[in-house]
Amino acid sequence: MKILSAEQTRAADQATIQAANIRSDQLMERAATAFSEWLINHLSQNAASEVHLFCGPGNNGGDGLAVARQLHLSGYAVHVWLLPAATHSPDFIINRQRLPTAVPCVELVSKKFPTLAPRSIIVDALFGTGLSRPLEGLAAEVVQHLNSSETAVFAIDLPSGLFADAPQPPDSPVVRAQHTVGFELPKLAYLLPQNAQLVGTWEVLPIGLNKEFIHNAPVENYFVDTNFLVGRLPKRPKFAHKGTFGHALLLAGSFGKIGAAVLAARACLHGGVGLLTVRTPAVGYIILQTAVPEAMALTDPASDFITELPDLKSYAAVGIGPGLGQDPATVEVLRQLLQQAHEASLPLILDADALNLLGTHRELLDQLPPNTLLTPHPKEFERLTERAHNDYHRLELLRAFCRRHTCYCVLKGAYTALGTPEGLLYFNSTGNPGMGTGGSGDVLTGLLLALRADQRLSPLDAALLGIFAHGHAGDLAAQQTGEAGLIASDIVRFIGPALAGLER
Ligand SMILES: NC(=O)C1=CN([C@@H]2O[C@H](COP(=O)(O)OP(=O)(O)OC[C@H]3O[C@@H](n4cnc5c(N)ncnc54)[C@H](O)[C@@H]3O)[C@@H](O)[C@H]2O)[C@@H](O)CC1
Ligand SMILES: Nc1ncnc2c1ncn2[C@@H]1O[C@H](COP(=O)(O)OP(=O)(O)O)[C@@H](O)[C@H]1O
Ligand SMILES: [K+]
Repeated sequence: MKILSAEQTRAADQATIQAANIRSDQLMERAATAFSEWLINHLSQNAASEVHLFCGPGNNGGDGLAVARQLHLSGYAVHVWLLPAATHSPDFIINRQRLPTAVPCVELVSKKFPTLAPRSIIVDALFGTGLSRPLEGLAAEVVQHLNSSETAVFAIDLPSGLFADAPQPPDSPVVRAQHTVGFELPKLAYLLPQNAQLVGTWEVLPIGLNKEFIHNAPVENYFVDTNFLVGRLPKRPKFAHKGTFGHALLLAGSFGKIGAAVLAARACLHGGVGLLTVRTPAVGYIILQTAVPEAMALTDPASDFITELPDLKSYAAVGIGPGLGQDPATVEVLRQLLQQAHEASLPLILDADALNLLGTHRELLDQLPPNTLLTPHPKEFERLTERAHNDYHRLELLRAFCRRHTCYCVLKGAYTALGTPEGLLYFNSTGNPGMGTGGSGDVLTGLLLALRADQRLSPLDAALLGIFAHGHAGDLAAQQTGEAGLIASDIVRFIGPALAGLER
């Protein structure tokens, strides 16, 4: 799915009104109906005594008024509270007139805000994508009042006060919603950790926005769900053999961290690689051969760290980093790897300590072969770039980093963001907090290595499929183990089922 800017969202509404030959209040009715049905469905599990709708002067408030009417007609006890304003949008006015007189509708007055009965709920329809500046005055007071009440808040489109795609000045008033329900496409604001307490859980409901407009809209950000990826993973041909899927080389592990190599190796095998060779220090030999008999061991002469780069000529892709350590000899291995991979156009994946080494030897960043895939978590990314002021700034650093180094970079987190050499960002939709456990990242590296070794996939598709399948495998695992009980090996067990769901 594309992620539109606030401006593009307005244009999409206009394009829909024209193409479908409907009035704007009819589109608003669709949005309100979608929201009301969602809310009624949600409330049937948690009975509410009263629904209080707080409506602003624009179309977000218009949505709120239409929802108030629909809920009233469905038998709910509804109260409407209006934010006073000099002017109102035309569709607000239409829906104000359509509100049945039986629905109490009162203008908010400073310091005389309603106290809400227990078990009532709030619908926040003060402001949506039309917010032009941080809230102040009465609107800010109302937001503070809503946030200080114990009542659950359901936001229409956006928690009021939050911009759709830009950061707030620190401490500006924003509604803290338990749930945010948007229309058609997700907003960038939904995806950032700094907004998690404001947006709550979120979902988007289809309202039939014009497909052609969305298809043609130039965007920098995408949200990757199953539909986005289905068909991108080719099935294994009948007469395929292990050579068809590539021979991968993994350089991983150091004394005390051979487990990282084991996890990445297992993930690579479950990811469908044809052949896997693993370079560990000598201390890893027995461990690896015992734990992962499917992989070939090519041990380093040194006991505790990798000190020599093996001959690269038989490999389709190379991954380096999990549990690698940062021995000075390993830096030289990384330096040679970058150089030789560049000359041979060999796909590379860099993770963990390989990234930390890049951070301490920044000159190596300019040696990255084009299309190299890096997989930092935010701390590792900071070591490669600079400290970000906020989550939006971090995304801009990610875009700039990928452009500058012509690389793909996976910024890991709840909505992992993949940056591309063109400066596009793809946000992943799968995964769960159970995956915040040691070794999850090693599993991702192994899986990505398998997909990069498969010559049938583009670098972009390999990365998108790997990130998505990794999160999906974590979700499938969590269904069995629960989130707290999930360990990295559980993710590995479900890589197969996760990939099978994506096959063409
Ligand atoms: N036909 C459409 O355009 C549709 C719009 N939809 C709804 O419309 C919303 C967008 O509506 P609008 O563009 O009218 O915008 P909003 O309703 O979000 O807000 C715009 C109004 O708020 C005022 N305003 C903006 N920032 C302010 C601030 N800081 N303090 C005080 N007043 C401020 C503006 O002057 C304007 O009156 C969406 O979020 C969505 O809820 C949906 O109904 C779908 C269809
Ligand atoms: N809350 C979460 N929701 C979804 N995925 C998560 C969450 N927390 C962690 N993950 C995923 O787990 C992996 C953790 O990687 P990383 O931090 O490198 O762990 P490690 O270094 O222990 O292997 C990443 O792919 C990340 O996206
Ligand atoms: K809102």
